[in-house]
Amino acid sequence: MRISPIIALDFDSGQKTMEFLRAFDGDVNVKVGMQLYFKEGPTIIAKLKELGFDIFLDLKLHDIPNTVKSAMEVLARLGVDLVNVHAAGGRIMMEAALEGLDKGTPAGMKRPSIIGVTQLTSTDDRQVREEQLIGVSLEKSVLHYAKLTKEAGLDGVVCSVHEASIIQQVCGQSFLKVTPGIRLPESSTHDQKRIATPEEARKKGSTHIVVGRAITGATDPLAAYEQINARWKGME
Ligand SMILES: O=C(O)c1cc(=O)[nH]c(=O)n1[C@@H]1O[C@H](COP(=O)(O)O)[C@@H](O)[C@H]1O
Repeated sequence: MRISPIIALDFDSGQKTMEFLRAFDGDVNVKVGMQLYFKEGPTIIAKLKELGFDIFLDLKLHDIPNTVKSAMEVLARLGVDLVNVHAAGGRIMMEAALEGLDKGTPAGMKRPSIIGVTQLTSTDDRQVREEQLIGVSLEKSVLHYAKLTKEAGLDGVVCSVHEASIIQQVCGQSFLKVTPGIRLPESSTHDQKRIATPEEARKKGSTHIVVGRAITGATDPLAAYEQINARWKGME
């Protein structure tokens, strides 16, 4: 995937998505999540591919190993660039996901990269402690899932910017650190808990940033994208 920000296309229809993307050329990364994929299915992926976008298909699979393996085999045929699973599904599930992707990738095509979601960026310390009954800090839990994801052979993780540098130290520079929860200082946090600016993401070792509402909700989405891209790449 290009290193440019990944725009989260959290829209309720293909039509709205295409209208939004009219201002952008195919030289950007996009993320298709549950809402858009459940509405439009593989058709939306085919359209975005035709327009030249790099695609992160974010369905966050989490099920028994055999089910995840079979689902990944199907997703691999869509020709997307990046997919994900919940690391909480465990090492065997993640290995099965990788196996499914390898099996489903058409001959001569590149296997999609695959990353494990550690702790969602909408999760905070209290939730880890009181709802998940995890007896270590959120940061330790994220790092543990990152190591498990690496041991399972995956290409990286989804984490917040705040854990990116420790994951880089432990799992290496080339291990993907895809970080949502990106906000400009003046923007609303919405439902996110572990937020950070694009500059912090660059300094702390994120390899990719995912940005939704700060771009899709802006009055001028292209200008918002360009500003975030410049801050992320240190080009201001
Ligand atoms: O896997 C993801 O993309 C993801 C993981 C995570 O921990 N937090 C998170 O926000 N996301 C996704 O990243 C996007 C963030 O959107 P905004 O909060 O609008 O920037 C949404 O599409 C989320 O589904």
